[in-house]
Amino acid sequence: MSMKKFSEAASLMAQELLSLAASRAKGVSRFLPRIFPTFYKLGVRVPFAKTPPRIFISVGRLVMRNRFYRPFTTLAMERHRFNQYNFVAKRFNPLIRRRRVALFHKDALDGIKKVFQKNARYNDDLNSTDLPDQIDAYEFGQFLGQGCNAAVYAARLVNPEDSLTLGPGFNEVSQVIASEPPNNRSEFRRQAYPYAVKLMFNFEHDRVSIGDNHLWRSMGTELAMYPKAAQMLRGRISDFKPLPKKHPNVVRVHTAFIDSLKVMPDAMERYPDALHTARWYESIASEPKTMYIVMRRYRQTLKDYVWTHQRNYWVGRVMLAQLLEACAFLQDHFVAQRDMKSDNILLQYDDDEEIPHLVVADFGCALACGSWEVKFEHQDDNNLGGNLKTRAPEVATATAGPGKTVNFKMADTWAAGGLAYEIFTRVNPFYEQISTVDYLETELPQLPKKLHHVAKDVVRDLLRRDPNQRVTPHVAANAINLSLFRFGSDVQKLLADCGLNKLAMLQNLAKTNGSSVIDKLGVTANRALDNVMALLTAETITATLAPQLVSRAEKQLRATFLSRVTREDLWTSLHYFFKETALVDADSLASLAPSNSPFFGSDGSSLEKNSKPLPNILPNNKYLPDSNGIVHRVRSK
Ligand SMILES: Nc1ncnc2c1ncn2[C@@H]1O[C@H](COP(=O)(O)OP(=O)(O)OP(=O)(O)O)[C@@H](O)[C@H]1O
Repeated sequence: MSMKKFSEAASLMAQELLSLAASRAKGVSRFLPRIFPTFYKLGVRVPFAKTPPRIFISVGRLVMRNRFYRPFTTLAMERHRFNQYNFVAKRFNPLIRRRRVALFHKDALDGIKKVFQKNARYNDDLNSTDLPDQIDAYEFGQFLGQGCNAAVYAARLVNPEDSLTLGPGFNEVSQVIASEPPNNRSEFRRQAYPYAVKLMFNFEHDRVSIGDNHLWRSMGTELAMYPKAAQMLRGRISDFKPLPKKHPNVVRVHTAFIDSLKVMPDAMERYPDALHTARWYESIASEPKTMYIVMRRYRQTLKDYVWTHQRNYWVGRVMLAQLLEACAFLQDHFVAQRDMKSDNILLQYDDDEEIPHLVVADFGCALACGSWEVKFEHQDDNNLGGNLKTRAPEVATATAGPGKTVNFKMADTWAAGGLAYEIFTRVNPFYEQISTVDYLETELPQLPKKLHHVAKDVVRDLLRRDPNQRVTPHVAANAINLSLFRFGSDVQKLLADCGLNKLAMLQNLAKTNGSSVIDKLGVTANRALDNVMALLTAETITATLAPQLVSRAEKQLRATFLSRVTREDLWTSLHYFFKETALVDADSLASLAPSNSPFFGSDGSSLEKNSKPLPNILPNNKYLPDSNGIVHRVRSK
């Protein structure tokens, strides 16, 4: 059966799965027998225990009468059948014929987006927790970190019943998904203090008369990532437009409030000037106050992680894609974080081998006023955001003058390029080696040879000096997400087999002439794209059945990507796979097979010898180049 037919069959099956997921029915196992043939023909073995089929069948017969177990029985028997017999292509034809009309009359991509936007199984963002707004309701644990504006402490509720969880909370979802209980002591400590409270430094304890309003005004912009801040700060800060909703890759804020200053035992030692006891005050408010932000607690910063953890290129790409998803979301809502450094990227993971869930944090320098333009009339204006070394070239080289403005639309996207270097090589070249003010694109250091070619090209395009030539975070995130597709052995070949290579190249050529081939080819072209997206969806949905193979972070990433993606951006991102010159080389394919990838240090060499490789969803496949340099999958015996 041709690849086209397979992808059509997979589309149909994905549709079945989608409608099932949408109706929140229990489990997808009933549909697995129908999706198996497609997986089988594409060479994907569903990873179940290597129990002899006869046992499966006897157990199957035994429990067949019990309706509760019926789906699992069918699953086991179907697995056996499809591994034993050769199926004829015709078997799928009636199914394809019957459903083709129905499927393609609907907008398949729209259906996919709806499922991933609305289903709590893939999106724990739909859940929220209401926490109290008084400092006395919290008990504090260890000190987590400190910057110029705040100190952050681990915290828990004095009375856990104060927390009102709406829908299944993060921890409940995590526990269902986690195959093993947390096994290290720090994890137990983290669970004991699940929140992080940011205590903002108030350096104006003598401004008695103005009251809480002054604090909200001077510290409120810290809440640019908190959707409820729009209401809290209405009438207090003009033109303040925080993010309108939560996002999995933006730090999760539970609540924020102003209350009496809590003097922590280590406060005098760590931040004496932020206390009301600082020597320069002649008079102070009778009750010194400050703002508190209660957040979900994360485990580590990206800066610490890259120096303390082994990771392979696959993990690196999943982290970069999450970062780009955050940038795309911020850009969609006119918010620029403006201080994208690795201390401000937080990671959550339960055990050391798990791929971390990544969030962008610290919105203290954020621009959130519904516009990208900032006035820059005097050189000493202090409104261009965070760290000088992580400013995009268009910001770093801006000159002040009457009526002059700086545009921040692509600033975070550029900074993500520098962070990508930190993820893949540990070193951000803009800290030491080159300057954001005058670097040449040709001076950018080489990325590791074994990194997937799409990731290399994306990072190069993120760091374009001209913001108009820079790749948008949406397209960059699409390209990395597509490169993480596990179906088949080689994603580029799969996309080509589905007919996307010629279409993508035609589209790219036509774009330079200002026309769109895709518009002309219309339904045919988009059907090919929908087929690929349906395969990706099917793979994502079935991944729920194998949580040990696809990490929580990766599953969440897929859901974020599938709920955001648009056809136009997808076509543009295919350019990374099908440039006339782009050939798949064995090195870049090596990173598709995590079990073969060495753990790498800054030079791509092995960091730790005893590190356990990531599981591969295609454990029986190897990738070997032929004499033309084209890589084929070879099934090991
Ligand atoms: N939700 C969290 N979970 C765990 N640790 C956190 C959390 N938020 C912040 N931290 C830790 O606290 C440190 C300081 O936090 P943050 O960067 O928000 O402070 P800041 O004063 O605004 O910093 P800056 O000087 O960069 O403006 C972080 O680098 C991180 O180590």
